[in-house]
Amino acid sequence: MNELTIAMPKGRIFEEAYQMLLEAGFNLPEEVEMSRKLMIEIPEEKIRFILSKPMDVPVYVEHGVADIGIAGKDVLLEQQREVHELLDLKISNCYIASAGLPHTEMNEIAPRIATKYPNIAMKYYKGIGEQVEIIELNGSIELAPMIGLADRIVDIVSTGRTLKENGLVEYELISAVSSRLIANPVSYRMKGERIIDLVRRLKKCVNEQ
Ligand SMILES: Nc1ncnc2c1ncn2[C@@H]1O[C@H](COP(=O)(O)OP(=O)(O)OP(=O)(O)O)[C@@H](O)[C@H]1O
Ligand SMILES: O=P(O)(O)OC[C@H]1O[C@H](OP(=O)(O)OP(=O)(O)O)[C@H](O)[C@@H]1O
Repeated sequence: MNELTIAMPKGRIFEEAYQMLLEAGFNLPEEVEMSRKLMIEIPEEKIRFILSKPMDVPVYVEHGVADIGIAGKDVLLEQQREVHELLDLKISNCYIASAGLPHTEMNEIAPRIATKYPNIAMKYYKGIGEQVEIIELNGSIELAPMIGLADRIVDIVSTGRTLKENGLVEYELISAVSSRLIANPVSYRMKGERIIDLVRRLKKCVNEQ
């Protein structure tokens, strides 16, 4: 049996993704003690997990240092990497939307859009014929309209609480987001049997509603 290296995102997605692997019948420890360890070997299953920032999962998979990985659709849309998207796991569901202060028009000349997703935002506004200036931020995006840095933000919405608590309203829905199983194209060919088995087992655990 080939060894499989799986890039797992630390943070929000990890817990749900790991539970899915347990449910799919992989012989893994019931609880992963969250230490500072970034690589976890499971010799019984010939699986090795590498734990990375969510945005870096497709990088490891594209470079082939991980055979497969779990990444949010937001990250995949933003980065457009050479990876195969194998399965929608339908976990960590949320969406990307534009938002801003209520009852405000966008500045007519070069409206400013603050976001962690410059490519998604640029593509969206280009698609609706708006020429915008993108201001790239790494977090606390909702601050931008409040303090006059931007007309709109493009960001993840899950419960809507962050928008509400910062007095912002949603304008346009840009894309639904869930986590996806991705594979390196060469690994997919070389370790096809193992990867297809994993997909088949995970597919049974996807919550369809
Ligand atoms: N409310 C949410 N906010 C952000 N991401 C969410 C949310 N709900 C689900 N997700 C998914 O989780 C992923 C981000 O996970 P997480 O929040 O742990 O990382 P992060 O905070 O963006 O990254 P970093 O650790 O680099 O700051 C996103 O790519 C998205 O697919
Ligand atoms: O709709 P909600 O349930 O409120 O979730 C959405 C918020 O969660 C994320 O932020 P995160 O917690 O990752 O913080 P940061 O991006 O500001 O660092 C996202 O960027 C939104 O701000």
